[in-house]
Amino acid sequence: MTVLRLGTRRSALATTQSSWVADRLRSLGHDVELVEVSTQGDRDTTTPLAQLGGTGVFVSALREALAEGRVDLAVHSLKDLPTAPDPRTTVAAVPVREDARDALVARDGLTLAELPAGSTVGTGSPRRHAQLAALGLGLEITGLRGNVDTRLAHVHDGRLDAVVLAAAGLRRLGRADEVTEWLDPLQVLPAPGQGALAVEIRADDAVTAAAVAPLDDPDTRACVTAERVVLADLEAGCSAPVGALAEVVEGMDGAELSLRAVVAAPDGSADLRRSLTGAPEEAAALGHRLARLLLDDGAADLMSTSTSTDRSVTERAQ
Ligand SMILES: NCc1[nH]cc(CCC(=O)O)c1CC(=O)O
Repeated sequence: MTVLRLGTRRSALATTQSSWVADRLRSLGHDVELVEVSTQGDRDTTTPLAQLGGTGVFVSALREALAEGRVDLAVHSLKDLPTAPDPRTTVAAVPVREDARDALVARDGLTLAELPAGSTVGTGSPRRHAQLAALGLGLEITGLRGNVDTRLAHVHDGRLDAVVLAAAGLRRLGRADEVTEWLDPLQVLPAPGQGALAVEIRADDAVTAAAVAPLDDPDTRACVTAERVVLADLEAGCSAPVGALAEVVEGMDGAELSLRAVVAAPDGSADLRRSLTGAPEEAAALGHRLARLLLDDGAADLMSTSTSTDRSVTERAQ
């Protein structure tokens, strides 16, 4: 029997996600071998991600390995996949989604509302930064990079009062017990695709396509399709202050797709939230309509508002 070579990054989260997919393929009767692929985003953990070219840096090395035939499949956090398709590859399966929300890990079991004004909250994500600032709680939001372990350590050793991370990553790594608040999407909307995985293969590889097809979850695929269309239409990358979440809900005439999105000024001084409901089969059309609504109401101007950090960098440079 042929062995499916699954390319994975070395981080704890990447290997956990890859092993989860490998185990599901094995339970379907396939032989799977994990092949480690190193990416620039893993080697350089100090440069801000935006400067490295966004979370796409995690993806490109895996795509090269696929295109060159060194591996047959790669498992990505879907939210890290650039919205522009790569003609050499295809997303052959989107498995059932983990918790899509963001989560707060704060000192002393505190929630957002309980953190005193001036508390330091670490996040490297402009989307989280903008939405946390927009809550108006007087939190001091500071940049932070590194793997999940490194980020949690900042709270446990007292360098920060709190950090915000993806609930999915914490659950997958068995660290959900450290969460002090699951952030309600009414307050903080997750990144488009957050909590979902993408199983990517070579576009012309029918054998691997057939092997991974049973892993696809149509509801999750509809949700992430709608969310990513919003992101793409706003011409925003993974580092933009854009959140989106779609959910399949039971409506009066069967399943409905409920989609909401937020666009925020990078400093959180203003934000714009809109939502729509439609048919799951028309996920992409729903995403286009919601993006149109946001753009008509000024989304492009909001996103390009300069931030206080931008200003302080310029001042220092002068
Ligand atoms: N940006 C890095 C990244 N990419 C995927 C996840 C978590 C898993 C997921 O969102 O599916 C994380 C960590 C985080 O945002 O806390």
